[in-house]
Amino acid sequence: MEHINHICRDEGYPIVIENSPTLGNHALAVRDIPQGEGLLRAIPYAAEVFDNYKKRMCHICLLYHNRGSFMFRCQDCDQVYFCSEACKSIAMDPAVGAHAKICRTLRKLATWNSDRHTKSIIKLLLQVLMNHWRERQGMSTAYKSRKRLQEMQEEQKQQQQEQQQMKAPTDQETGGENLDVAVDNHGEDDRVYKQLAADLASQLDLKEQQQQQENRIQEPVENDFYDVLRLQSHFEDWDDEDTKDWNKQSQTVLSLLKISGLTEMATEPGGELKAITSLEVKKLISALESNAFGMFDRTKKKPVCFGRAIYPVASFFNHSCECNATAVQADGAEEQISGADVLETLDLEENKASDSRETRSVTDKDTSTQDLSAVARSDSATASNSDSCDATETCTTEGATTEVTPTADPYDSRMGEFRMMTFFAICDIPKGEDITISYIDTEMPLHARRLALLSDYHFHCCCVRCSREERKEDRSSSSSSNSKKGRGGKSKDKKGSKPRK
Ligand SMILES: C[S@@+](CC[C@H](N)C(=O)[O-])C[C@H]1O[C@@H](n2cnc3c(N)ncnc32)[C@H](O)[C@@H]1O
Repeated sequence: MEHINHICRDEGYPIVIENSPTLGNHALAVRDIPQGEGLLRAIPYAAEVFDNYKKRMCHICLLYHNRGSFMFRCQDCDQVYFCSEACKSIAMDPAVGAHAKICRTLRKLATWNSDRHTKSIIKLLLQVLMNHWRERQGMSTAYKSRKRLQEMQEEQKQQQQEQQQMKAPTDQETGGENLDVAVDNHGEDDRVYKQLAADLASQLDLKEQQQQQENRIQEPVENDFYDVLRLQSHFEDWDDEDTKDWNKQSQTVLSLLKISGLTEMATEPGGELKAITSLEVKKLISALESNAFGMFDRTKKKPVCFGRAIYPVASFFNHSCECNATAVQADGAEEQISGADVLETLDLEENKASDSRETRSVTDKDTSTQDLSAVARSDSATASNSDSCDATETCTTEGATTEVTPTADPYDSRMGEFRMMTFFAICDIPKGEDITISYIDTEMPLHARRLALLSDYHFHCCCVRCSREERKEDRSSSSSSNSKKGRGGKSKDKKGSKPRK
């Protein structure tokens, strides 16, 4: 975790990631953190869009088009689309994006007859191994390339403005004895006034920035391939059907990787390159399956899952049913989300939840917790939203696709770029405390929560809340059995308090 913590310390994040024999990888507060403070910002290491949404997501900056399709694309494979010429140029540059390396494999995968889940996981694996290869070549990440390009464009714009200003004729050059001079003099007053106003505005800006700095989280943590290798894989927990399926697919996966020359990996930085085995393919696939987050279009009535992204650092947060943090994925709905916005949303949802608690059921989970925290793990996404979006989105929106001309900016701003995920403290967190998020709908009762965590995340939850509620259940069941005993009844088993696998 050395490099993640290095970034955390350098960027002034209030947390670090540690590894312990009991908790595995987990996030820890390095100082007292007040409620609402930003904890960490992350961007995906790899992201893949489902085939039927491929025209709507920019392959480089992950911008999603909720109204139509992007027109920039790779004409060779027709599998990757871009929001702009800039993003396309990054992907197509052999020294930067190197899309050519996976172009043929993507074309082959597109015609491969397999279910959507399998295909999207393989695409994600391909992207992960491609990024591992790029790291070994010393290539910049898509995020850094995009940022650098933006900076260069800004510099160019500034230079052009400066050149224009230098070219503009001065009063002396134009003579200065005619009417224009008077106008120019007024212009000069105007300029002084504008300069004063700009100075004042920038002073105010500075003050605002200083204020924001207290609550600021800076650049996103960028992960590397070795962080992906640290993700928990539940390969041993696969059922017979999954094992049989992936045993069959792993050879195909290896042959697809071969087309792109991505059949090698190192298990530690600077380590020796080794041929990837089919066992390693299965372990990586399982790690991607259990750790990928869904990417959602939340402009629709019911959020639509259009792909998956892997944010290793975000996957190092453990779960608690009484969590102290939450994560928000930038999806373009909000330009800038603050801790206060998150707390406000939580309050609203809490009120809504208490109004409807009586009627809430397990099946509500996709529209409650996940909407509330605006983040969803793909396990739940695959189980619900992603399947339904296949049917509804393809026939409704895909059919009515509106294309955006290459010259037009498809969005008013570049909101939602890189699907930045930001973690916020939802209560005061003392130094040294574990930082946890919730993987599930915490409105569910104890038994349902434990069942969901066991089936989707393979662990029996013993968080403070589960333990407290379990004790309460134990007390009430023992008091009811005592009273029954008193009346001559038989003692009952504590059935159902601990779900078994
Ligand atoms: C997304 S990972 C979290 C990071 C993980 N601890 C690691 O070592 O990488 C999810 C996995 O962590 C473990 N985990 C998370 N929260 C837990 C908890 N409250 N109790 C026990 N295990 C937990 C489970 O094995 C779960 O499948």
